[in-house]
Amino acid sequence: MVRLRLATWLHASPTPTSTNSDCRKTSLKPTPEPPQTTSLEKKHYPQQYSISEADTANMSSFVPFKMPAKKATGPLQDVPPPSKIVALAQKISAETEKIDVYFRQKGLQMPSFDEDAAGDFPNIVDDISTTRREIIQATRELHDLMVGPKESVRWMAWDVTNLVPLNGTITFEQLQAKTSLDATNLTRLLRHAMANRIFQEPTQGVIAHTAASRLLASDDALQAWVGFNTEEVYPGSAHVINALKEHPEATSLDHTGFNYAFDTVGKEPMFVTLGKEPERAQRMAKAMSSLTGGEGYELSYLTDGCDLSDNNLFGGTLVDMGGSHGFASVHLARKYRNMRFIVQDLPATVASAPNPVCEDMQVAERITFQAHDFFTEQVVKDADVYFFRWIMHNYSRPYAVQLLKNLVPALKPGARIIINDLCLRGPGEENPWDERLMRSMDLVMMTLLNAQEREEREFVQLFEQADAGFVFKGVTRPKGCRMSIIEAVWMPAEDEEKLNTNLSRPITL
Ligand SMILES: C[S@@+](CC[C@H](N)C(=O)[O-])C[C@H]1O[C@@H](n2cnc3c(N)ncnc32)[C@H](O)[C@@H]1O
Repeated sequence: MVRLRLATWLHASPTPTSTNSDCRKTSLKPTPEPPQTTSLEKKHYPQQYSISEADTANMSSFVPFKMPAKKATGPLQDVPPPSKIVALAQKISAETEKIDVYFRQKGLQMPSFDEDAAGDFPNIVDDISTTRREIIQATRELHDLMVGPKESVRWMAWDVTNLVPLNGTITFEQLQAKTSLDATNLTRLLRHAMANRIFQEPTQGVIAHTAASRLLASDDALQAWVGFNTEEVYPGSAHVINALKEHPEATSLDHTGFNYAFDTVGKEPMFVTLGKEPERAQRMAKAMSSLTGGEGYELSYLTDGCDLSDNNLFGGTLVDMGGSHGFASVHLARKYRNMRFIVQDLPATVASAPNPVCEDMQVAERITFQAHDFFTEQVVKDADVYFFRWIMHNYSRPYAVQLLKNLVPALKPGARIIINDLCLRGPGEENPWDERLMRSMDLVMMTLLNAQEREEREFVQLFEQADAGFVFKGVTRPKGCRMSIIEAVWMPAEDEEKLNTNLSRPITL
């Protein structure tokens, strides 16, 4: 059994408690439905919400949305027109009201996500149907503007971008001459891309970049991300069902959708396949750097959220397992300037690490690289921190437990094990956009490696199954970050008893 408490003297800072469920739930309360009418037509009223006094007390800065006043004459005539986003919001609001009125008048069931909601949008008359399309378009446009070009593209995917000049335009015919596609199919592909704001057609037959297509043409890491997803992940996804039918336990590294797609079932895990082809391996590494540089994954969250000040005080050592080219260690070493860092990875990765690892020599001198396979016993004994970032989610439970077991012979009492990964919250507890991305990541891990993202209780189980000497400390999640910091400490019962006895013994001078 993993123990959940630890002698408080181990850390001067307060014991972190789980903050993984810190998402603020709205305190809007449903009001009762209005009385049913006696009409035979079923009336459906949308659920309405009232705000309690306590809520309003916390909303002193809440400014209700107001339509900007009509253009004034006189001294106010210079008031600028509403921005695009406000104009879109106004349009959404006005058009949605029309739909609402129409639904009420016709006694139609309001659109909802509930189990008993109508399976289809009702057949509606032409002008209301136009209203509906306007809303779909405007909400999509506002959504895309809020997400921004880079994040939109990251979660989509594409390729003809380099052939369109960055500054200027190209005709369909000119572009066709540069590709092997025929004119009709090229046009079909491009116009579909345009529907996703990738390229635009300022005049018919002429193609120009949009912000998103320009990024795809110029951002190397984003290109790698798109290439990795379209050429490695998507073929794997198409074979996940085969893999699950034949291996429903879904734990093996070489019986995944990826293995079925690339004919490596029972032969080798994805990392080995990619490792044999430097271009594919490099593309994956770049794709990962694009993801980890993306919104909600920035390393600054790690440095702000992972408190190593006690270890820094005594010049402690951190072992960055599967640390790649040491990006995380560099960030931590910039903040904790007395600590030493050992970045372990497979020999080929260590051999290609930059030397020096960064320009700041005070930082670079404290970071060393070491080839080490984390499926063998840990060779760095008595370090203060053993750190896994983006590692545990690459493995199903049997492998992840083994990674922790391999640490045990090296651990000294009080050694910290810090995992930096996603930590899933319960369904609906996450912001919906984040939840969709996190759960997609979970399935990508299944596709490629039969691996998974985990909830807090699943991390607890990993430590529990690895060794009773691990004491689970909790999960913290920096605000705005999608990743969490999951921590346990090595403190076998006999060591804890010894320490407690020593502490209670009177000091003799
Ligand atoms: C998803 S990357 C994470 C990299 C880094 N920790 C980060 O935060 O960006 C996984 C890393 O694990 C390394 N790796 C895979 N198998 C390994 C093994 N058996 N022993 C050590 N490292 C391994 C890979 O080379 C890769 O650098």
